[in-house]
Amino acid sequence: MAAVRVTMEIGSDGVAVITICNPPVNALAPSIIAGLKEKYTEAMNRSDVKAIVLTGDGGKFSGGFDINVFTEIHKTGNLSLLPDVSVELVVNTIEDAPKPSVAAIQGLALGGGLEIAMGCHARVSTPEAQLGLPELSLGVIPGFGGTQRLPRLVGLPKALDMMLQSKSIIAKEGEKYGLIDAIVSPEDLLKISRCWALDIAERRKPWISSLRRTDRLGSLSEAHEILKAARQQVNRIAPNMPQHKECLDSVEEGVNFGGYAGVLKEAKVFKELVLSSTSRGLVHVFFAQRATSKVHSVTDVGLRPRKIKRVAVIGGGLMGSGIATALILSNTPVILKEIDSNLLQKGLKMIRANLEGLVKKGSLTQDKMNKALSLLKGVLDYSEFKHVDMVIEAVIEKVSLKQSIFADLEKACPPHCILASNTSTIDLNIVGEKTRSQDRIIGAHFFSPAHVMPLLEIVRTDKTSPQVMLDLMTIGKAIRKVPVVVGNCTGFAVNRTFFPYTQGAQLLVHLGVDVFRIDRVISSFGMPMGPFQLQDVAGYGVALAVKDIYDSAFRGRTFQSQLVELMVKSGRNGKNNGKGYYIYEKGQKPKPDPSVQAIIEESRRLANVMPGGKPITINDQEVLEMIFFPVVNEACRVTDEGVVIRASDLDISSVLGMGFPRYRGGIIFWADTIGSGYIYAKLNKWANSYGNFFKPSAYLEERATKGLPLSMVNVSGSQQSRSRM
Ligand SMILES: C[C@H](O)CC(=O)SCCNC(=O)CCNC(=O)[C@H](O)C(C)(C)COP(=O)(O)OP(=O)(O)OC[C@H]1O[C@@H](n2cnc3c(N)ncnc32)[C@H](O)[C@@H]1OP(=O)(O)O
Repeated sequence: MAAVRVTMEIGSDGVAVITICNPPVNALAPSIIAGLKEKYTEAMNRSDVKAIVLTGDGGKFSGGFDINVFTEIHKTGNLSLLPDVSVELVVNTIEDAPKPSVAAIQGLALGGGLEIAMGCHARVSTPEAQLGLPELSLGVIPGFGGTQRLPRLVGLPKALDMMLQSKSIIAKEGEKYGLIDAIVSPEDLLKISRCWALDIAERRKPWISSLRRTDRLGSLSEAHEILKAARQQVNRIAPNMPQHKECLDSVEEGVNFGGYAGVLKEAKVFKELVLSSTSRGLVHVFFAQRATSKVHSVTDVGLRPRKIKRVAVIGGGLMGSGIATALILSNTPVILKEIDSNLLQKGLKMIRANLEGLVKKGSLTQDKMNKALSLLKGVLDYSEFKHVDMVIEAVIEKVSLKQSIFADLEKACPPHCILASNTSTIDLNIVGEKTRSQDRIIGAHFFSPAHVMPLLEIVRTDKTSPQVMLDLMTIGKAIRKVPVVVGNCTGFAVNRTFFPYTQGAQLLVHLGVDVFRIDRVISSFGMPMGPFQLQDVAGYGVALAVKDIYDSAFRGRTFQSQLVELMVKSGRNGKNNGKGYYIYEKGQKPKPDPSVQAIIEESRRLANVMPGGKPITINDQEVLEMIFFPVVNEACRVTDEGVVIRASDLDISSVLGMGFPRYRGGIIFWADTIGSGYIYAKLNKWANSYGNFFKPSAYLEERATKGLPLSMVNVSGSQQSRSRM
């Protein structure tokens, strides 16, 4: 592995090429920043150096400041770990130096990487390089001058769009907006950058300091108008996060008082935000997502993923068509099998509609849609299954049907073919019971809509082979999902952890709390919608289908009521027929339906769980806790039983599968910010008043008694010995 270092080579042309080397993404670790300062000082002192080219090793400029430093600060609170880069390195050492610098960009220049490049006097790039300031997605703002230089190079509207949405652009677009001065081939990158640097030094090209530019900012009143509109957008898209507003404040400081004043404000705010709870949560999620790629005995035993050239999807319903859409969108040929031509046509139509939806939204071109559709073929029998490398079964949740399909698949597919099921509830050992192919049977649990939702739960049984797991993880990544490997149990990791979410909300209603108040509290916590609206959107069929399954799997800790049955009986089917807890009318926001109250009263009467027959009185904080602490409790069981490899897998799964607010770091991370002792005490109290639904798990009790965080799984080795991973 290449050493972490900054190198400098001085050519006979008088150009010093300074190269950042810190694989895999040339992150700006403190030692790299020190190295840059050292090499720059040397270059300035040497009389044989006229100009500098700054570049990155291994085909990448830089992925930005080293995010591990944020984690270290989150652990220690020690802000002195942040080196002074903004003024000392970018302004004083690079931008205001007596010799000019050109950034030679390849691969990517993100965050601090792009900020250093913007401090150079010109930027030459290869065509596909990715450029962006994604700092807000880590809970901070750009801290090396990005809030000042980007607007001065690309104009305020484009800069705000890139920063507020953490959106990167490719170099070609960067050139159009003025961020990149020239696009060249990778072979010519250094040669042309060297000439450019000399041209600046010898005044054949302009010597531009981006921080001093004002020509792209427009008039003061125009800038204020743009910022005002951006503030309104921020209130909508990020009401619970501070960094978006702070980013605008720093930009505004520079607009009002000049780039240097903006840089000073930015550096101050950046430091404050590094310590915010939002940054702690978002940085945790960043690493949690990357940790899912590491599965002991699968990704560390020298296996290589096999090529999956063709996939068969069985079932063209909502899930099957979504899965097929995701596959063809990522250039994997698919055969879609249905039982008759009517259903097949429906499935194919749904896939086309999925793609058309993306074209309409502007996220897919018509050409790419046509290309994707050319990779799709509908079939009615298994004759072509001898040429597939993987099958994903996505039929209704009926054990006997799945068993017979898997028995057929064993005969129809080649022996290496992966046999995956998209079941969300059925034990995979039972699905494969009638085959002798248990080593290649695996769960591929997608979330609806499958071509949009980013999570893929990969469910392994005791017999699934590591090769099959690795192959599914690889194809999962290829179709732009985050694959999380989990163990086999009812509901797997995500649905199991979150079954008390819906049931807790229902229990609260039956204890006398208002449905719409619950939804309001949960949405303002940051969930995309409340549990009752979610039920409306998902349709009541799902709730009815899983009711008994959960009741028997989680005996003694479920809450059952007649509410959904009564809703259906009254002609409601949620968003599907426009009538649920809310009224759904085309083009309008869902409106709470007051007439649902009579149904709720009837269900309350039947359940009869209010203590003394009277509604309980609780504040909003308690509403939130009574819904989420039972979820945390189940997350503890899931962790303890080894259904997930590490607690952070539940964090990323809760964020990507359930819409748990990313900036709260995921379900276990959030629980640890509250403390196991507090959660345990609350659940215990409610268990005494309202029954076993709230009873704390042994894992939670142990952590609370020992005063330990829930994320620390193998305190006594218990996790490892029980783990099926
Ligand atoms: C002051 C400044 O303004 C503050 C900043 O610069 S904050 C940092 C801003 N930069 C970013 O947010 C970029 C974050 N990184 C990414 O988005 C992606 O990693 C990427 C697009 C660079 C590469 O993606 P991809 O090729 O899929 O590889 P990915 O698996 O994500 O990363 C490879 C490894 O690099 C690490 N890495 C990526 N960016 C890193 C960074 N900025 N710091 C430290 N490590 C980083 C990842 O953790 C991962 O490590 P692992 O192999 O041990 O798990």
